[in-house]
Amino acid sequence: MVNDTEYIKQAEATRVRVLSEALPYIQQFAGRTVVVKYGGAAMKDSELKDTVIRDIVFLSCVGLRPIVVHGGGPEINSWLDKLGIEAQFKNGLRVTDAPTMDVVEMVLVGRVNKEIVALINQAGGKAVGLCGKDGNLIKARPQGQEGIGFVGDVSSIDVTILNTLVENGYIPVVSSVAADETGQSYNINADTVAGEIAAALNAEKLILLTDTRGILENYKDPSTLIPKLDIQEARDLIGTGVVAGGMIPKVNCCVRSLAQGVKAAHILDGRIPHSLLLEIFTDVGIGTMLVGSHFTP
Ligand SMILES: Nc1ncnc2c1ncn2[C@@H]1O[C@H](COP(=O)(O)OP(=O)(O)O)[C@@H](O)[C@H]1O
Ligand SMILES: CC(=O)N[C@@H](CCC(=O)OP(=O)(O)O)C(=O)O
Repeated sequence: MVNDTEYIKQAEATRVRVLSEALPYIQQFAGRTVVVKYGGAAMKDSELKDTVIRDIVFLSCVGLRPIVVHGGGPEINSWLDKLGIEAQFKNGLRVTDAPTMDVVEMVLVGRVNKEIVALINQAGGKAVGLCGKDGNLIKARPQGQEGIGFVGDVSSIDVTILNTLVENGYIPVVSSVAADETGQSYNINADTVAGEIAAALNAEKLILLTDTRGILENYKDPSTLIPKLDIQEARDLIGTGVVAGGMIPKVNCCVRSLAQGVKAAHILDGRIPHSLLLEIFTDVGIGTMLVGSHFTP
């Protein structure tokens, strides 16, 4: 049986250890940009949503510069369903005809974006919602697959509006809709947008929150998490088929951003409460970290 003094000592030791462990990371990352892609399962559960939002506000409060890029695939599906429009996908991308494009834009830019903005503001942050059209942030071009409609790729990025906001203490929240030169709207995969923004800002980190632990040797077995790998190892995992399905575009987008100078890309389980803080501010980490060959620990 532990006496009271011992108990208090132990409890303090644990709390202080966690805080104290965070200090070198806070110092290392102060002033640095972290692009967080938020979507999928972590967005469906409202309690989890609150912890993700609090973590983002935490990052901002301790001096990092978070930029949020959000998805919302499941919410688009549910509105398409209500409107009697069938959701269709080709190689993981939503087939986007004109009526679907309208719904994607209304749901992502109107509903999901503003909800995240409001939640961040309620949690004490200062968020501003944008899509690719605002401040000419993203110019889109057709992705080019036959029969996929208004699915876009990032043609160019102008980060002026993001820098203006971040320098004034705002947290930009970006939805993945952008226009081409003619003003035509395009639906871009949110992971792709996050990767391109991270690269354009030369970010410290690109963090993709998803619904799996990270990259797994065997995707059915969570105990096979690969904690760290470099660009070549990541490419090999795609080549050998270990990385498959929806994980392929995620890994490709991490690899592309690393090749363009982002220091580290992380694939994390958004279902684990506070996975963002655990990955950034503790020695152990919690998901998969991908690094470029230039990385020195
Ligand atoms: N090696 C792997 N490690 C982890 N997940 C993998 C792997 N290979 C394929 N996957 C699949 O990729 C999925 C994640 O992609 P996706 O469902 O598109 O995520 P999101 O909806 O968050 O964008 C996982 O749920 C898993 O089924
Ligand atoms: C072209 C394309 O597929 N766009 C995605 C954009 C949203 C997204 O990426 O949402 P998640 O991250 O939640 O999947 C879509 O329409 O679903």
